[in-house]
Amino acid sequence: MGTQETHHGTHSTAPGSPPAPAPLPVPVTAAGRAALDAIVTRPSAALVALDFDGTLAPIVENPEDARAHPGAVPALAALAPRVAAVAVVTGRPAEVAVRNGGFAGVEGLAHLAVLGHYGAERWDARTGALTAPAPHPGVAAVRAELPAVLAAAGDRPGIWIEEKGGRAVAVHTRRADDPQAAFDALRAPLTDLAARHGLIVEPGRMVLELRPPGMDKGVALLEHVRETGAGSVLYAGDDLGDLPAFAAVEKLRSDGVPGLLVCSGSTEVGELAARADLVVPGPDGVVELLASLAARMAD
Ligand SMILES: O=P(O)(O)OC[C@H]1O[C@H](O[C@H]2O[C@H](CO)[C@@H](O)[C@H](O)[C@H]2O)[C@H](O)[C@@H](O)[C@@H]1O
Repeated sequence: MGTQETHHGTHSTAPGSPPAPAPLPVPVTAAGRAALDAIVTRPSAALVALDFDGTLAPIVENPEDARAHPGAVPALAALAPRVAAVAVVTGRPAEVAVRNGGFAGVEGLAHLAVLGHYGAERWDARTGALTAPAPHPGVAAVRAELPAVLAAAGDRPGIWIEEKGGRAVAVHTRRADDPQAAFDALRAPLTDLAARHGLIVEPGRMVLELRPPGMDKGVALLEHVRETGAGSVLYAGDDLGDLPAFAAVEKLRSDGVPGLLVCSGSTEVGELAARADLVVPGPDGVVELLASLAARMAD
């Protein structure tokens, strides 16, 4: 295949000209190398699907401050017209990802789909329409009981509750004195609270989200592959919530559909890196990969 090993970073050209895109990296697995080859040789069949936080947007202390990497939208807009479909698959409400990502009204992204709340919601760039299920009644019940449960668990300073449009609620520990200890202490009581109201706990990077069952990023990705008729897939993620999407790509591969698993490298989620074909250095590396793909497809 025509890919080249690369060291991520600046790629010099003649003085005054824009930096050349980095050469494509080489996946560490044979399945990954075959998938990358399929994607670059037949881009019109490829679905490129990416997680938002930690993949397209750098991790920050306050989730409300998370924004797409400055190179993410330009790279996606360069890539999208060359492939079958581009999707953002996120635990965020779709409209939050669209706003914080700056995905609306972008030339080149007319066919972007944002699959929010782990695929329960969907926003289409072409129409601007948002589809969402009715809120699960357990979310309001959990929200009402949450202060008492947090108090019983010790009310640690720095714990922050993210309201997710009435469709889920997330308890963040990143700003606690000891984020991992706070996460560990809250996991059992929040799992119990969720279960009493028909919800599940979705653990993530210093966050425990209480949300309705029945949907995950793997189900969402497989539905999108079916809908778009994609013949190859690239999926990039950084967190535990991306594991079902990784499993979906592995399933597609066993059915003969080439799939490339990309981990937006983090020290917090080693399991994802261990299962990936390619680990890139966070959103910087994801953006570099997207830009390199777009450049290669333009050749
Ligand atoms: O599926 P994703 O797009 O990756 O969303 C997963 C969760 O991401 C957000 O939390 C994470 O990012 C925050 C901002 O960088 C960070 O402060 C937090 O520690 C991370 O867990 C978001 O706040 C959650 O609602 C998403 O479910």
